[in-house]
Amino acid sequence: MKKITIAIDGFSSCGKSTMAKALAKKLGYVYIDTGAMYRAVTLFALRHQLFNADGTVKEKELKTLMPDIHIRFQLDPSTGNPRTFLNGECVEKEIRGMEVSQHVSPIAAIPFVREALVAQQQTMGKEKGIVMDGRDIGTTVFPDAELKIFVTASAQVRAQRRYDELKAKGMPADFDDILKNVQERDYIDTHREVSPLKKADDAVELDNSKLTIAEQDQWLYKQYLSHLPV
Ligand SMILES: Nc1ncnc2c1ncn2[C@@H]1O[C@H](COP(=O)(O)OP(=O)(O)O)[C@@H](O)[C@H]1O
Ligand SMILES: Nc1ccn([C@@H]2O[C@H](COP(=O)(O)OP(=O)(O)O)[C@@H](O)[C@H]2O)c(=O)n1
Repeated sequence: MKKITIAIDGFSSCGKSTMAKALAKKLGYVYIDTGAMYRAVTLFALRHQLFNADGTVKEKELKTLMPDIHIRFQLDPSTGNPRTFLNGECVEKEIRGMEVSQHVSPIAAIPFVREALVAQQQTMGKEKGIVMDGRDIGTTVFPDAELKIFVTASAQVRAQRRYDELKAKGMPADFDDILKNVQERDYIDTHREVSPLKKADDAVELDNSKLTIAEQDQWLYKQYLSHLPV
């Protein structure tokens, strides 16, 4: 079967990585969570005190340190899911917490950060057989992807999903903080100058507010089958 490129974009916490991961497993494709890469750069910036008190980024310093940031993914043999490594350290848990969520969108709006990460993502996907999720995969990273999905759900539903997830992992979570963060990130992600979050003209839109995970997996698999090249 000819391998294709699958791009899954959309708003924060709507289930992109859940559906992308499941499809990649089913097809034997590589799965790449590009949000984890922006989160890893953010964790690095937090650890190196590269944020000003007003939340803006010390861009000059970050630019100098960018060559020192090495991100890779490695499969966790017990779950089969990828874990994110920053300079050799597994940071999967640290990058999912609220502190990183609250600082990631300004980092992701910086042109030189996007340039570096997009180049790495394009290299990761050059053999096809990849499912990649993020904000700009169908518009910028792989504009020629055979299948593009754009996922939406109401902010309330998304915040509830993220709240339930953090609670289940035993991590601190406050619903109102999460809702505010989801809304703030949506705003910054859709309004930034470089590669703002927007539906690619040829993407298929899915509002999964009322779908179960099993239903959305089925829907996505059908989309895959109907987008295979003849
Ligand atoms: N259709 C769904 N119904 C309920 N919960 C969902 C659904 N899809 C995903 N989730 C849950 O929502 C949370 C956020 O999903 P995730 O895939 O991490 O979103 P994203 O990658 O878009 O940020 C996860 O805990 C996931 O298990
Ligand atoms: N391709 C991407 C992926 C993420 N991002 C940024 O990284 C942040 C975190 O992405 P994520 O996918 O982990 O976010 P969640 O949807 O999991 O909350 C987003 O809010 C964006 O600011 C981006 O700009 N471009």
